[in-house]
Amino acid sequence: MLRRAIPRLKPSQLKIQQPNSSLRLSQTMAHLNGNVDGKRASHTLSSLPKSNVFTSSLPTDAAFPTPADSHSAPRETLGPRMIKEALFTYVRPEITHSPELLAVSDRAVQDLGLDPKETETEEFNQVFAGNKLLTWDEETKEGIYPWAQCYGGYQFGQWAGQLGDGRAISLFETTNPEGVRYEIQLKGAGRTPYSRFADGKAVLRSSIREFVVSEYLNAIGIPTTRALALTLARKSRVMRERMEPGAIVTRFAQSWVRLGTFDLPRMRGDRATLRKLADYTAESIYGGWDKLPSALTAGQDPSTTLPTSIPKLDVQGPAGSEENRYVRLYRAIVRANARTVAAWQAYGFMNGVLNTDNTSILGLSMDYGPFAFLDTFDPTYTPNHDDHMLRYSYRNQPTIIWWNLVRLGEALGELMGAADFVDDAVFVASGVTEAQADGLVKRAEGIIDRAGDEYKAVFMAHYKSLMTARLGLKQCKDGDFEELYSELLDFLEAHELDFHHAFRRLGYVRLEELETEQARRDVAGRFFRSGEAPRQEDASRERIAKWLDKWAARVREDWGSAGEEERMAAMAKTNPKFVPRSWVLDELIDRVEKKNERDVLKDIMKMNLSPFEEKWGGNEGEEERFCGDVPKYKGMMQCSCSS
Ligand SMILES: Nc1ncnc2c1ncn2[C@@H]1O[C@H](COP(=O)(O)OP(=O)(O)OP(=O)(O)O)[C@@H](O)[C@H]1O
Repeated sequence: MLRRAIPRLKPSQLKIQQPNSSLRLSQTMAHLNGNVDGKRASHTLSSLPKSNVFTSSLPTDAAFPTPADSHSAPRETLGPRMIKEALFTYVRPEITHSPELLAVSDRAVQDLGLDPKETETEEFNQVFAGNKLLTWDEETKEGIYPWAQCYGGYQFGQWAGQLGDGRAISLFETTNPEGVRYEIQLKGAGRTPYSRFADGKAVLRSSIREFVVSEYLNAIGIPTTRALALTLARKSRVMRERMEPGAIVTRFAQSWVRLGTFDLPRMRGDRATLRKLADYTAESIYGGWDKLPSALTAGQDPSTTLPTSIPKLDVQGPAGSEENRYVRLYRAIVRANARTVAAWQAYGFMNGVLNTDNTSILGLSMDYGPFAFLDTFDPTYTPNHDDHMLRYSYRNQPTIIWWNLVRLGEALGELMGAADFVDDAVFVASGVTEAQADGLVKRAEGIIDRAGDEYKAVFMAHYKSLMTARLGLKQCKDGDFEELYSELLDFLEAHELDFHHAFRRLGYVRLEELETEQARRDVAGRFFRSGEAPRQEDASRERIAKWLDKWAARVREDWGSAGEEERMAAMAKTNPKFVPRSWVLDELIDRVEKKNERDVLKDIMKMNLSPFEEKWGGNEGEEERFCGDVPKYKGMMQCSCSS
């Protein structure tokens, strides 16, 4: 196995700077609000299509080779141990007494193709509390049995060994009317063989946070794992820093495979499983080898959309840097992650624990622990209370995701470096020979190097296109990046201004309001907290007024004088009014957990699923408060990892 042969790129070699190049706006945000029109198949729980492609494609835990073995095994024998050559174990959720369905995401119901009436049934409550298996016949011991995935991971830069779903159990996969297959799982439904010495539970506090943010990121167009339902385990008290109520989140994703899933067979030296996993990822997650992006041609801009439909066995590129299908798979994963991290940066989102076990093979945002949105713009901010080195700070996210992707490059290095002998019988059976080793390593190093350039280019292109849209421009011209984008962030930072309000409020500004210096200084006052705008002669107002002047000139260039309404409408659809900030989530948690309120969850979910709206038809005062200034001393809070 190629373990030590490929040197690691230093994250410092990849600091994402803000370069000068200009890029045309090629994409606008694909907002998902209300994009599902009328005629959709609407399934009951039992008519929902169900499958188990994951478990039928990948090696299972040898101790429980079939679902029936696991079903009849005493629970203790399933529990924590090191597993060899397996990527999952069959295990069912524990029984949850008196579950209370607290909330359902209407958007998720729609996206799964489920009839909304189903969510009102007791069956829905029981299935997503883990009490009833829809797909398993208890008598014949046949059907789809739930499973927990096994993966490993680098945590805080160190190899952490075998991890796995310690508190997540997948129930089944379902394919929606658009043909998208999702793996549905419960988080917090009890122990699995991967729980190690923990309890398999999740507390209400962290479950509310995950439920809300998954659906929010999806609503603003950022790839993410999703959440269908939030269930309170009324009888369960879970010990963290204190005793807390337990809960279950029903979540779903096109795949739960993480970069850490690849780390594990690599570290075990298990070549066969690694290859199976790569094949599964290409064929079943990415939809087939022919869906993967081709090799870059010499001089091609790596950020452009690359052709696909390359036949599986084709090896592309010049001698010495040949690219086989595993390189195309790596490229797809690298590009997907570059786009997602660009979106995080553009929208001020931080995951807080970007370990390889929390980095998705599909570039989905995932694992919502100590995440947060920026309140004010401070690039050194980390939402993770335990992250003393600022490893997972806002400004470090692009670098850390690349660091994680280099680990994936090392895991795939042997398959990628094998170029056209990747399918030779000897190589498949026993790996690289002495004679092949040098060439293979050199090729793999080159591939990872070039992937790094591609990562940077895709990241920058997507980041710029999102920022261009957020500023209400149609394209990013020479000089815009420094004079508009960077200068905006600089003054937001210097004056501790609200990151999200800045974009939303800019969208309300009419160009006719910016015609004189005096008028621009007036408008500059809107960027400050209410009642805290500095005096007219203050230098901070002058700086913002200057920026507004430049911005107005660029808007006129892009839209002409007649495009004002259109530009404002576009900005309102790009810059959310509602953001589930830490203080909002804290208040929500407090009211649900301590004050037993329920409607507040529904009210916030309305805002959460349609965050670009102006009003949501609830209590207007409360809606405005949740979208307004961060209360004093509640900004830029940090969270611990305990969940
Ligand atoms: N209470 C718990 N019981 C069992 N295992 C746990 C518990 N908390 C965390 N783990 C396991 O520890 C590892 C790291 O935890 P982390 O908080 O990153 O993940 P998670 O939030 O549990 O899971 P996911 O990434 O699926 O959202 C994971 O393997 C996770 O399953």
